Amino acid sequence: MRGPLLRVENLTKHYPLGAGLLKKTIPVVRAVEDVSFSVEAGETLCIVGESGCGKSTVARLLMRLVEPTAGRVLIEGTDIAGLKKHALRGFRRRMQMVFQDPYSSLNPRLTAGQIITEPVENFERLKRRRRQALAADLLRKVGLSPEMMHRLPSELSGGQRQRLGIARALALEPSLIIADEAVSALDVSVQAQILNLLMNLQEQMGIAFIFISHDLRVVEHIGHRVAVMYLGRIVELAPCKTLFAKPVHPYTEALLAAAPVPDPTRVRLEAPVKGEVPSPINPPSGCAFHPRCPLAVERCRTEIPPLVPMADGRLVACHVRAPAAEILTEPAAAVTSSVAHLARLSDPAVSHRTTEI
Ligand SMILES: Nc1ncnc2c1ncn2[C@@H]1O[C@H](COP(=O)(O)OP(=O)(O)OP(=O)(O)O)[C@@H](O)[C@H]1O
Repeated sequence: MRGPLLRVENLTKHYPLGAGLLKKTIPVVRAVEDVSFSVEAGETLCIVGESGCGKSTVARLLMRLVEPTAGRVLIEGTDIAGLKKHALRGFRRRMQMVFQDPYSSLNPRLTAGQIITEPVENFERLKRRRRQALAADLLRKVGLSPEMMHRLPSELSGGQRQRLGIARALALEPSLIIADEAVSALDVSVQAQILNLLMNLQEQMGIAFIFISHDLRVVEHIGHRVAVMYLGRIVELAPCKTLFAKPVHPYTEALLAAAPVPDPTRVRLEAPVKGEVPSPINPPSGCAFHPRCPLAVERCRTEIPPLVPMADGRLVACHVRAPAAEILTEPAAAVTSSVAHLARLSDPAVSHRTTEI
């Protein structure tokens, strides 16, 4: 049997921060640390976490826009690091990317038709008639009129530009699309249209998505599974339904508690995890979340918790919660205490640290 479409093993990226001549050790930004996951054909894996937790770096590593410090990326079992230029091009066309800002990621001097057929023309020269037929077909697929092929990006709305970005990503018939904050810049109603478009395309074409977002409402709507990142590491990875029904990692709890919800009666925190993330240049020892975690025990300060499977199939990296299956059945007290603790941290009167690079 064939393995997963994509397998990521122990992926790590440290960005060196330059070096003075006399310095022996170069400080590094630990953007991504020991990240492993897989994506099956036709599924949507969402990656969530606060700004700076390493989501986009994971995307860039998958696309080989940056080289990993360590770890492997395997597509259908083949390690892309070992591929020569020609073979790599072939594998690359199977993974395409849709970016957050559809304006700056589209060449403003090219027409919509040229923009979406360009990826194919990087591989083969198209005759005019074929190019136009391809452009018309791709525009229809994303719900735009074929007449739009003659327009410039500046003549399109934000939502239309994002559809164009998706059409461009579809041109090479990829098996996987990485969407990095692909709807964040759009109005809520347009967001819903684009999300529905992606889900329809997935159903029709069997495309897998890695959907990167900080917006949990969007993730709940579109995802099959979700990986929660904190300071470069995955702290919880679970089917969406399981995670949203009952988060296990204290950080996931805090994220969910902070997310805006349509139900005004649900108690929620203002922004319990905002502005508090430690620096990835000098992250805390042990579990990086321990300085903010109400459940932290001595072991959390010294030992990095591995991602371990729980009884319900999710993976959690937490010394306190992950090994103790029985806690899963009675989480209420711990949930309340961690939420209350994070609420205190988010109070500006209490909060005393905002670390940025
Ligand atoms: N080229 C670079 N050189 C040095 N540090 C970098 C570089 N690119 C990213 N970083 C740092 O790596 C960490 C992870 O950044 P990344 O962009 O992957 O996070 P993110 O979760 O996608 O954030 P956002 O949601 O704001 O895009 C951050 O601390 C960031 O400042």
